[in-house]
Amino acid sequence: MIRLDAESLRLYLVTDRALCGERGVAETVRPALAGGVTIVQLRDHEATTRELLDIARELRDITTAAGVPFVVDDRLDVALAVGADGVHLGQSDLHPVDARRVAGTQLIIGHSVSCIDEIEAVAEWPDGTVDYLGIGPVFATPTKPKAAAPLGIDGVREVLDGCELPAVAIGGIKDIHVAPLRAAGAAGVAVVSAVCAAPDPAAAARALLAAEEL
Ligand SMILES: Cc1ncc(COP(=O)(O)OP(=O)(O)O)c(N)n1
Ligand SMILES: Cc1ncsc1CCOP(=O)(O)O
Ligand SMILES: [Mg+2]
Repeated sequence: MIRLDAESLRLYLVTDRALCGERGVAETVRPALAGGVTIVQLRDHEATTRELLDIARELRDITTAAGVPFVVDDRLDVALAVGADGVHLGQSDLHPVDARRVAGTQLIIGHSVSCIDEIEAVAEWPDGTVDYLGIGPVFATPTKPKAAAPLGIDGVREVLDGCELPAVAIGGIKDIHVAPLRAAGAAGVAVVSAVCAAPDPAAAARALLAAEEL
């Protein structure tokens, strides 16, 4: 099982089967990893559980070969079944405290926050419940139309002020947002369409990493 380290959150790829198109999820993730993606999440709200297990096993093998952590969105059962490195849990998913109880200390647990109240709640939980935060949406995005109100970059700075957990910013993120978001306190950025819908996922990943320096 791969643990999270300081570099793992720099460029977080969240998959979307529809946006990957005919290329497919695995053949999007493979070049994205070659381009420098540092962590991969399988997110598919349309798949049946059996379909999810199949693609999760494929991505687990691809990410293990690349030496980067593999996380499953929402589904602790699927994450444990396939030997994923982590699970990402939102505000209406299995509670992270319960997930930690079931999963033990080794599994990476990520949690979504979109406001100060939600980040303050995390601080009340036992130490080690959550390994990282996903903060957003930064901008409104068609990839998740029913998301909370967009924070903007200033909102990300305010919510992360004083937060000791590493956080990735998510929602409508393009190259030009990477450096300002890191300056606002994010350890990295999480993207769906910027890589999944790109004609060349490797080039898209390289451009997002290069944008850290802009
Ligand atoms: C890295 C990361 N951050 C936030 C989310 C959003 O999770 P959630 O709030 O559970 O919403 P869904 O993705 O399930 O629609 C995420 N998946 N990854
Ligand atoms: C899963 C998720 N959570 C908040 S916004 C979002 C979708 C981000 O997608 P994109 O990078 O295409 O805007
Ligand atoms: Mg969720």
